Amino acid sequence: MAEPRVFTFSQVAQHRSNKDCWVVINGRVLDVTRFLEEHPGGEEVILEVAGKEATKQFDAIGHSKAAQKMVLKYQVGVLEGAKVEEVDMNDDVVEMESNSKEMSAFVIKDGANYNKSISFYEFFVPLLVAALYFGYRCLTVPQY
Ligand code: HEM
Repeated sequence: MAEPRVFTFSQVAQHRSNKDCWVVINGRVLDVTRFLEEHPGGEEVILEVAGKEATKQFDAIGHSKAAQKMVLKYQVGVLEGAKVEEVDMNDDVVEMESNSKEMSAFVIKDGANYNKSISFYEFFVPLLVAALYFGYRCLTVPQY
């Protein structure tokens, strides 16, 4: 396998616009220019770390495994002095597919919880209104 290209921090720092955007994640230098528009978290967050080290910010979000594998797609080289593991891209493609299934299952599950909390309120709110109304009536109806 060919040696990856090695970049210094100052070389990376020259690519920090939305027309030419590089970031460093885990020692990998990534050209994410064409990914900016597609990024589910929006382009602004990536532009804030454009031309810089972005590992901390990337990890802080708790990106999915699929997102971590996606990083490899945009790699143009490695940062000078960084230790970077070699990864087999063929494995990654398979895992990325299975992860997207995981993600859609999560969305459906989340939707079911949302519906459950809606029906909880639909049941108790009218009950509470009725109880308040009867309470009010009992207190305000004149007692003969
Ligand atoms: C090449 C680098 C990056 C890739 C491939 C990537 C990929 C993704 C993907 C696939 C998602 C959807 C959720 C998930 O699968 O985890 C996502 C969400 C997000 N990303 Fe990134 N991302 C990158 C860099 C960054 C950086 C550097 C930041 C912050 C500075 C960031 C902030 C976010 C945020 C805020 C979200 C939304 C999370 C949410 O809605 O819960 N991403 N990213």
